[in-house]
Amino acid sequence: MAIPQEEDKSTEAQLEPTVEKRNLLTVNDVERTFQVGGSPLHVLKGIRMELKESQLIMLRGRSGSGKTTLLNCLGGLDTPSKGEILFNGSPFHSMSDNQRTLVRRKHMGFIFQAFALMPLLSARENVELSLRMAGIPRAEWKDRVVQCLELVGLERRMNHRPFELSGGEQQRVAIAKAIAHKPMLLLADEPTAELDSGMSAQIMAVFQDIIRTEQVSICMTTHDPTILEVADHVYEMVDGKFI
Ligand SMILES: Nc1ncnc2c1ncn2[C@@H]1O[C@H](COP(=O)(O)OP(=O)(O)OP(=O)(O)O)[C@@H](O)[C@H]1O
Repeated sequence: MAIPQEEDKSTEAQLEPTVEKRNLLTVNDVERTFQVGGSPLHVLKGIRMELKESQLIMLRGRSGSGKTTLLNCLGGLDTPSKGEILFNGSPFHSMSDNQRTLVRRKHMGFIFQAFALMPLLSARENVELSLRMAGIPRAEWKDRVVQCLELVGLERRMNHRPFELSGGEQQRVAIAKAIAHKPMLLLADEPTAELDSGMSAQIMAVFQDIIRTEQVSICMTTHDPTILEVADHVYEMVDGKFI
């Protein structure tokens, strides 16, 4: 008679397929210095970080610590004074402005104040605009707009303009707009600022959902300690450095 064996958990774990995730962003020793009134202001002081596919990372730090400056460099809206940023394996930091703009339009999505919703356009038209900007053929717009607004739970608000939506709903339209062209990377500057804790939780749930369904990676800044637990990694920033 066979003697019952205790289940070998270690062997079972070894059989689980471990798929190594690729680095989407690699940041090496990035510095950013501004000239202010003739003297240098060192805002980023040697940043090293990485973001893998389908990961959510957060940059947390006090006001003025350099979070937005770093996010601007990651999105190619600004360039580092020193160091390198590799995006999808290519040297993003040394590309020409035109090359960077092309990469940004095709592969990145932004939830920044400066890329906010157009006030006179409906939710549907706002999302359509980003497909137009990314050069997606018009024939594909309708389905993709519906799909993105469904993803953020706003299919019943498609024809509302921003002022006819709540703050949380507007932020969800901004997410739909930012992911419409299927970017690899979504950069979000304080996406839950101005929202109450319930709405912030909803936005984070949408982020987790799109990471799963759209295979996007997200890097966001936050001041909010209540949402940190959903991050794969939190980088704490103090005075231009990670601690
Ligand atoms: N273009 C610029 N020229 C000069 N100084 C700048 C420039 N951009 C940012 N700074 C300075 O860099 C520092 C960091 O600013 P940054 O906006 O990155 O901080 P932050 O951590 O995002 O702050 P907040 O949480 O308030 O948005 C600030 O002292 C700011 O004044």
